[in-house]
Amino acid sequence: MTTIEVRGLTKRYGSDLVVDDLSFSVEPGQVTGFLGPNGAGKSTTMKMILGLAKPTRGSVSVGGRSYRELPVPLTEVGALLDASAVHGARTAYNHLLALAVSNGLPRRRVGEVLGRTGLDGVAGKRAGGFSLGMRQRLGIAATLLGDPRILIFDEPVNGLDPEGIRWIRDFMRELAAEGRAVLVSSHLMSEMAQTADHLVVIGRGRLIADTGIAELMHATGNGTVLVRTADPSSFAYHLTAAGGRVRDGLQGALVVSGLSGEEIGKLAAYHGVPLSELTPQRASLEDAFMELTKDSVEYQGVPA
Ligand SMILES: Nc1ncnc2c1ncn2[C@@H]1O[C@H](COP(=O)(O)OP(=O)(O)OP(=O)(O)O)[C@@H](O)[C@H]1O
Repeated sequence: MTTIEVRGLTKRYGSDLVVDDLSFSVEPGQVTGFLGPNGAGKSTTMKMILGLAKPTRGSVSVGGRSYRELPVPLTEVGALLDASAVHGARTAYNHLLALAVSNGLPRRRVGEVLGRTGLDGVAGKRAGGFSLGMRQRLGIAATLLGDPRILIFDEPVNGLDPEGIRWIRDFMRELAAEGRAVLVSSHLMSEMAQTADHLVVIGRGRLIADTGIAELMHATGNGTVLVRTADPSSFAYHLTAAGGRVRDGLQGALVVSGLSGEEIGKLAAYHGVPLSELTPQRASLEDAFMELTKDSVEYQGVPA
């Protein structure tokens, strides 16, 4: 099934190249995390997918066509870019009803999406008085009005409390489990690690990685081994002689790369060195993300 196809997408604002020859696809039945540091070009890419910004070059198709060619876009793709964009004076019900009617969608969908997002109890309340979490739910309810196969959310958990974050995370997973394609942006790898199946990582408008979460862990996770012993400096000598690279860790630990835990254990036994700890480290996804994007963050801290 065709979902979102981004091909050679490029956007310039004046002399700024904001999106640079970006290509990726979003598959059905999974959550695709669209990840990059602030200013990487995520929102601009999403706007181009939705026909809200014109590409300088390249193309995007949604459900096999460009967004502007979709007869009833809301039935193909639902998008939440900015949850504050609700008419505060309207009730939640009337906000959704206005959207449904203006898009030619049946009125019954309003009750259905209110139920789905747990807003039935506040349907008659003015959206202006809603908390951020409820506004997000209302925004998500609106994306579901046309029962679309494709959903796009721009930083949906920004500013939410842990319960709100949890609800959105579970909801995205549910939508994907129903076979929908879910594209969700974030600048937080830790968030994506718990939500996404697949990651598209960009930095300075360019594609840095297009990978499954599991593959990314595998590619970047098997790095170092943490070793503790009573006499670290002499064991460091043996480790280096055996081809390992050693750096000092916290509290006298050695951080070893280039040798497996098993090799280090054998080396310790051979030299009669008692070890109090031997722990293979898995780099966290956050580390992997920092590593991937370190050349592309806009403002880097300068070491003192
Ligand atoms: N309409 C515009 N005119 C000029 N520059 C723009 C415009 N929209 C975005 N930009 C610039 O494009 C770059 C990418 O912005 P964009 O909002 O797409 O990034 P982002 O990855 O979504 O970041 P954030 O997480 O901070 O929203 C930024 O440097 C931004 O200032």
